Amino acid sequence: MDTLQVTSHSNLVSGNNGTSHSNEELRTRSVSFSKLIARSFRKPSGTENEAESAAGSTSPSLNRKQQRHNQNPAVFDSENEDAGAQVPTGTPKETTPDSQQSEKLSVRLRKMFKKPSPDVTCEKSASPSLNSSGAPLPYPESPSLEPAIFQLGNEGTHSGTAGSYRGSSSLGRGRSPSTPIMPSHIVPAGNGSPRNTRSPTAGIAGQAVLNDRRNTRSDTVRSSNPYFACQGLPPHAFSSQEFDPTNMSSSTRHEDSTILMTPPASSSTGMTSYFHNSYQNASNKSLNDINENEEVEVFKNTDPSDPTAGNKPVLGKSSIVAAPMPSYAGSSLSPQLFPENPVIVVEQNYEIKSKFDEMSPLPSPQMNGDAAKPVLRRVASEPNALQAVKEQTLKASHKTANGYSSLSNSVKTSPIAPYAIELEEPQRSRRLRNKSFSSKFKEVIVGPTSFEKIKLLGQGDVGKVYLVKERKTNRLYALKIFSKAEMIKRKKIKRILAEQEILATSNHPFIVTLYHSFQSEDYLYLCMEYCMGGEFFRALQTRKTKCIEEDEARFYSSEVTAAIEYLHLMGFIYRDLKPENILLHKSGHIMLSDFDLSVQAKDTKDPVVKGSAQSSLLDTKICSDGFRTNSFVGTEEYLAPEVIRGNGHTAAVDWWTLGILIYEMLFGFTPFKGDNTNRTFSNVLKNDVTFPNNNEISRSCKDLIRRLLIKNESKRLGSKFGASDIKKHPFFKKVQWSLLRNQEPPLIPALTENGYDFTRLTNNLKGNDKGGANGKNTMVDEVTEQEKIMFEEKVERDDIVSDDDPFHDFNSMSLMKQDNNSLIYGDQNSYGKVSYTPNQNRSRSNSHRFFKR
Ligand SMILES: Nc1ncnc2c1ncn2[C@@H]1O[C@H](COP(=O)(O)OP(=O)(O)OP(=O)(O)O)[C@@H](O)[C@H]1O
Repeated sequence: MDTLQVTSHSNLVSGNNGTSHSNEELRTRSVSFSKLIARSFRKPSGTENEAESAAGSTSPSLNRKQQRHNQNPAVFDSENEDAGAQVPTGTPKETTPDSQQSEKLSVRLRKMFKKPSPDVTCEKSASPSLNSSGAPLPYPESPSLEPAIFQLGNEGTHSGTAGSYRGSSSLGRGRSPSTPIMPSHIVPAGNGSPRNTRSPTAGIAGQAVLNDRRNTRSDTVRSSNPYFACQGLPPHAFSSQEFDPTNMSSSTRHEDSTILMTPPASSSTGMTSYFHNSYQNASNKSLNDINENEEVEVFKNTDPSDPTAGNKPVLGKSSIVAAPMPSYAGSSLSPQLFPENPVIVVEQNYEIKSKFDEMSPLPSPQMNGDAAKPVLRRVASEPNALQAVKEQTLKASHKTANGYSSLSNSVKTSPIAPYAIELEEPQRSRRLRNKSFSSKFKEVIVGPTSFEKIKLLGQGDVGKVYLVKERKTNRLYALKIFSKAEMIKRKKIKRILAEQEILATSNHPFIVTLYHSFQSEDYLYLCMEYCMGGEFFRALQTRKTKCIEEDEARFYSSEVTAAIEYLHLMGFIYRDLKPENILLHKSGHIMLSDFDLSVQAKDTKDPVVKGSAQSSLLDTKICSDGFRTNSFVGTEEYLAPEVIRGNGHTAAVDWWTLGILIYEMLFGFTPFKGDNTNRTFSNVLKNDVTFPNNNEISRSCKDLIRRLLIKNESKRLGSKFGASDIKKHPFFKKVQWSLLRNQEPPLIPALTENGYDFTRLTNNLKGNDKGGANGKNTMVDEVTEQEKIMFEEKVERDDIVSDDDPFHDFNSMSLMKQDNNSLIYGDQNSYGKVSYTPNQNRSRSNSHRFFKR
């Protein structure tokens, strides 16, 4: 996620939530990469070679690069072309990957209901890592950990270039090396989508305007890194134990790291200069034209001890619905969220219990051999109980027809809470009905004109996010708008579909809620909960030291862990954890956002509860077991070694990034930051994490960081059971995972100063203030035509969008249950700067006290 550098346009928009720190502090920021790592850097394999030949090129990375830089706007096909180049021969080519993915998901979900139960030992609740008394499980020492991680004393030296951070004037950011440069693919209007025939300011041209604005600030981009495409890593970068340099192709093996500055001889002059220039800006958006198709390998689970391998007997005959996140219990979550929530169903020989019983402890299963072992599984949305009620309701209405009883009576006497009942089937398009999240959403009830722009909150790689108010309700939302032409041009269609899928599927207190999504002729819209506190990164920056105390870091990292656990449970790998992508809710709790780099594991498995009734834990690692993907995605300083190596990565990357995040929260900089991208990657691969000695960080905290930053992903904390491994680490000993939402957040965001409020501005102008004091007229002039179009176009419903439209899989839909938790626009409110006040209810001594709501 980006920070918005306040530029010459700052008179038009305030910064990202307008935090009160200096702009200079924010100048350099991180970059997310997303690319297929150059094949030449992967260990050669049969499939890869095949893929290369499928690409019809002896120098596939260069050709792909050329393709990417080819300004050919014949965009609809190019994405599939690329897919063809990447999918190894023998692997079924994905002709409609997005629909296929959602179809797969629904197939998976359908399967889950029928699926035989895995071999699980069961406890009485789905609570993952708490023992029966609610206390965390003891933390087992792993004998397989690298010896280095136990060397707690070696903290005086801060190796590599990281030391320069301590010496520098600020401990603050230095993530992106330089001012980003314009993506080379921005082309004049009219070259984009064939649909984009209207205003020249819409679509690509409009985006060019956006990107111009971004020129003076650092970017979050998903980029193909030409550094990898043509050069590779220095030999010393591969000195770590897992990398075998002999497997590098000759074209990418270099004797000397200086060669890294030199593009390969095979490059054409043009490409040479391109790569060379790009190298100068290796981590910013000159690298932006990416290939969105992921190369995915699904490996057979070879672990014979894996209870989920092979066929499993069908066990329970009914289901018990349990909350996937024990943290829901007693949380401040609105009850409306629960019914829609994907739930874990414990299949066993119980009677059906409704989801409303989920707060009460589940009865102890009769442990009776295999038959007594329940299985946890995910269901998309509609709990069985709701189905049962519908049937009941239906029967009741039949009876009414025969004069036996009334519908309302049947509802009253229903054992299920009445608000769970949908008496009428909501309108849903055929496309929406096919989605896994279909029961959460209905036909869209809003459109672009339903919203009034208040201000620009920020803009990322491809999207612009506005604070808007819904005209009808005055409720505030964050409306993320993407130009279709831009998405097509830059082959981001899959990304936006993935983002919609994840947002729509998720229902978690620490993941931003999607209320509506819709499309118009030229734009795609995601209407999300407005996180008034803005980016957590901003909050960090407002601190003098740019860092927070250990206890506060524990708070944030526990919430992040819970959110990642949930994503993994759903089969998603987040892949872009960093402070910019963590937003702060008005309550001060975190909200994970920006899922366009996330990926869903293919053939995801059901989570499993392991252990005994006394010490159970939820194995979420199993959900994406065997899934590896080798896109080059993430943010430079947060990239895990396996991502840099390009040999494929798993959900373990999220635990690596958690380690970096905790480190950054505590010290104000990341542990492997180098002077340039090359050096950073080298540090990631080679260096052990070291800690500045001027910091009072506990041993358990350092131990946690070290374990999360184990370079060998199979030894990294989280590699055994996923989040449960992390949750039971001593660092989190005091955390009550089931009550996270009731913790007092360390920082409470507040809107303090006036920013630019377009609503007020427009009203003023309507009130004969056109000449406008304070240069307001100038500001209005800068409200671009593009923005007008964004808020004027008509919504295109699913059924209107033809099957061959590249966005036909993007659903126009509205959340069934609007929780009404969103802030309400108030004329007197300020929508400008945010300040973060330390929470008075929380201190070092009481930070783990919980408050009642
Ligand atoms: N729900 C929200 N509430 C408040 N602000 C938000 C919200 N969503 C996004 N923003 C702001 O908008 C900015 C851009 O959003 P986001 O990063 O999701 O866009 P993006 O195009 O996906 O960016 P990226 O390049 O990081 O992918 C964020 O930095 C954040 O400040």
